[in-house]
Amino acid sequence: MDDIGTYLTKMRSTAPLVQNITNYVAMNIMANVMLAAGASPAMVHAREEAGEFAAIAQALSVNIGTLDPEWVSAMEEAAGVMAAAGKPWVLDPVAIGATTLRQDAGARLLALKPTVIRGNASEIMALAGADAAGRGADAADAVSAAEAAARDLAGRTGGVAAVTGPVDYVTDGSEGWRIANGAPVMPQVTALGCSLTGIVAAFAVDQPALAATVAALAYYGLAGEQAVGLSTGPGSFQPAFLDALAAMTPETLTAGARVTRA
Ligand SMILES: Nc1ncnc2c1ncn2[C@@H]1O[C@H](COP(=O)(O)OP(=O)(O)O)[C@@H](O)[C@H]1O
Ligand SMILES: Cc1ncsc1CCOP(=O)(O)O
Ligand SMILES: [Mg+2]
Repeated sequence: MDDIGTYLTKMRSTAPLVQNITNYVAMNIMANVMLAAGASPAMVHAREEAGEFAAIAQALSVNIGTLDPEWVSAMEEAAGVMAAAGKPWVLDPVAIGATTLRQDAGARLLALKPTVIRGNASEIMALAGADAAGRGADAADAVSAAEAAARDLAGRTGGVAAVTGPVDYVTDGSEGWRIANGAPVMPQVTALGCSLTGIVAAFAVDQPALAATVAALAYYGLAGEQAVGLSTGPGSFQPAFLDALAAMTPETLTAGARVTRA
């Protein structure tokens, strides 16, 4: 992977307008994370306007965390607009193994071929149709157990699949990368995975999806590591993490990224 910091520079110089059809839990922290990073988030999910907004957005994230059948139509319409315009969109299959509504929505969205799919190990396995231990929003499977599912999903969509956890795994179906940045406290703060999905969407604007995803994950994980040193637990971690995302320089990211070929 070439100079990781350049992907952060490019994202900030673009300050991309990213539409997020996300869950109620994530909306506030996700917008703050994206603003701290240098992107321009907008949470727009009504069926009457989701497609219209997608026409002006530079990227889209779709998250099934607090799903409603009306929202699924909005998601499909917005994703269709992005795909037709050649703009990136990222799917976050929150708790997809839990219910039929989520599984059906996931299958419909998968058919629209997301540019990137980002989920934890249990979610990536369930979306691919593999038997996952975890059914809620938290992972109960190891990243290594989800690598084959990630390659399968990337192969089916022609896009990128990212499995996050202690060491993240990113693949386009043939090439694979591991990102060892991150902090164990991160899954103890709700919606940090959802927020990361928005960051991936922002990085994917005008940048190759595989490298942009790897860079976004390294950036996020490294900011998490830095925030640990400035906090004493999940509560104080959250504001320290926003500060670290904003303060990160491309040079620090390049030096601190722990990215290896899988
Ligand atoms: N045990 C861990 N150690 C270090 N980083 C982690 C750990 N678990 C998750 N992360 C990081 O937390 C972020 C959110 O990922 P994750 O918790 O897998 O998503 P989700 O919240 O969707 O389950 C990612 O940057 C990931 O690398
Ligand atoms: C707890 C919860 N319930 C429905 S959506 C959601 C947030 C999940 O966020 P993340 O996957 O980023 O931990
Ligand atoms: Mg999640």
